[in-house]
Amino acid sequence: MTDNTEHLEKKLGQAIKVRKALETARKYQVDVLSQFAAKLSLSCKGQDVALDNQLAKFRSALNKGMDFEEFSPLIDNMSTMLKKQEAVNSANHRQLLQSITDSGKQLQRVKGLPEDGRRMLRYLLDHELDVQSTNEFIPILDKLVTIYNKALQSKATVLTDTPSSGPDKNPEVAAELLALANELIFDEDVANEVKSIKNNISLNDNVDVLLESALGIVRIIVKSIARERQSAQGFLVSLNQTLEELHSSIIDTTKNSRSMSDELNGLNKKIETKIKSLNEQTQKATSMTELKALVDGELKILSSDLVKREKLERADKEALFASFEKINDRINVLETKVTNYKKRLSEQRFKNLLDGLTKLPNRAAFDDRFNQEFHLFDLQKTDVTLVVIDIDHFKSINDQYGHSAGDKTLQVIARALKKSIRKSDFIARYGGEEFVLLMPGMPLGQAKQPLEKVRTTIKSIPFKFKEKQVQITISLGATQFKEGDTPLSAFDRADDALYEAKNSGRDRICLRE
Ligand SMILES: Nc1nc2c(ncn2[C@@H]2O[C@H](COP(=O)(O)OP(=O)(O)OP(=O)(O)O)[C@@H](O)[C@H]2O)c(=O)[nH]1
Repeated sequence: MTDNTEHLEKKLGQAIKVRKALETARKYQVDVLSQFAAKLSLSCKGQDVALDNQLAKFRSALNKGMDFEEFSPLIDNMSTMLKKQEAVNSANHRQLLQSITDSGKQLQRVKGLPEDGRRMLRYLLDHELDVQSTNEFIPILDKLVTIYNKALQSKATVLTDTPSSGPDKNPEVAAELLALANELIFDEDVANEVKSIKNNISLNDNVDVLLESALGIVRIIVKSIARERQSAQGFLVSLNQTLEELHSSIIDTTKNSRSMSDELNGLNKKIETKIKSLNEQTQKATSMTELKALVDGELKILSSDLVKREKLERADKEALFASFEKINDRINVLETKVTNYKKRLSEQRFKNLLDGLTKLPNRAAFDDRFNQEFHLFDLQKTDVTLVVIDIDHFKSINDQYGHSAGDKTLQVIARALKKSIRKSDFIARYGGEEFVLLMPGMPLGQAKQPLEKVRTTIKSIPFKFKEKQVQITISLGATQFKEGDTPLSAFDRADDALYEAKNSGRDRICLRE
């Protein structure tokens, strides 16, 4: 072999090596491309059948090693389809967004959704729906499903907790009905009936039970009104009787007096005539003996008439006196009846201003006094501190130990509150487990100390329920009347302070300037 041949062989060998390397590289590239196409077609799979078919063809062409020239129509076809798919995707995206928003809003309207679920839902609807791709909807849908679950669970708990009460429950109406029943003052003889109705309301907020309870209360009210009306009618009848008796006494007296005065007039006339005739006869008398006999006889008759007249006058006076006494007695009876009735009426009014359970002034009485104090403040600008007081976690007392225990607690706390304030302060039961205190002449800056005393007094009451020692605390929110206030704005400020006391841990006083 010549050098030249050797050289050519070497070159050929090198060329073959390069070609092999190129073929290997190309094969590798085709493999990568077909794997990519396979992955792409798998990820697009299911979106559109025609596109799926095209992608399958493309994959098998790549596997077979089809000429690149032949891929071109396949790729064009797929591009058009992908473009169409893009439009379909974006329409789907819009529709998905709309249906998530709609179902979220619908969920918001569902009653009894737990507070954390409600908050999560509000945030989701307000801030999380601005997504660009369909995939981003997945965590949102996941959240929405969680909130739906929470809502369903809470509904299911309510239903299984009280299986006998049925699904139509209305705790708000129950609370309002109870508060109204607590505002009313009933007579002693219906106290037990009222107590059992209140118990029913607090144990059961089923609409049917509430309706029956409301009817029960209305029946009792109607009965009391009828009784009150009857007693008013009775009073009027007896008043009328006494007036009639009085009237007939006066008529008797007048008649009697008139007949007596007729008799007296007759007698007076007789006496007058006698005196006149005596006068005439004395003129005519001719002798002393005749005159004496005449005067003697006439004087006897005259003196007996005079005695008769005196008797008659005395009898007249006595009869008149007796009659006046009778009339006086009747007037006294009348006066006593009217005074008693007035007393009853004012007791009734007083009762209307008193809370039946705690015997503290009620909300109506507070409103009166509050407006009065406000009016005085407007005129005199004196310091008046207003405090709203609320028993902490009172619901749990009712829930754990029963409504009667709750009632007793309210009575004990009301008494303790009344004892721990000044005589000049005014405390009322505002409703439920809420009390209001007015402290005239007390600047807010100096109110903290006496209010602390009120708070610790209540905290140290040794309550015991079902053999268990229980500590009960109160929260207080206080403010002072200030220039430009209305009763409402002052009250709202005290209420805000109470809210702050509750939110910052309860068993405390918050002041609001
Ligand atoms: N026993 C009884 N309970 C009453 C009366 N008036 C209102 N209530 C109950 O008082 C409870 C008040 O509960 P909430 O308003 O939830 O307040 P709370 O449990 O005291 O909790 P916080 O105020 O947040 O500390 C409700 O359960 C009412 O039914 C009443 O005259 N007697």
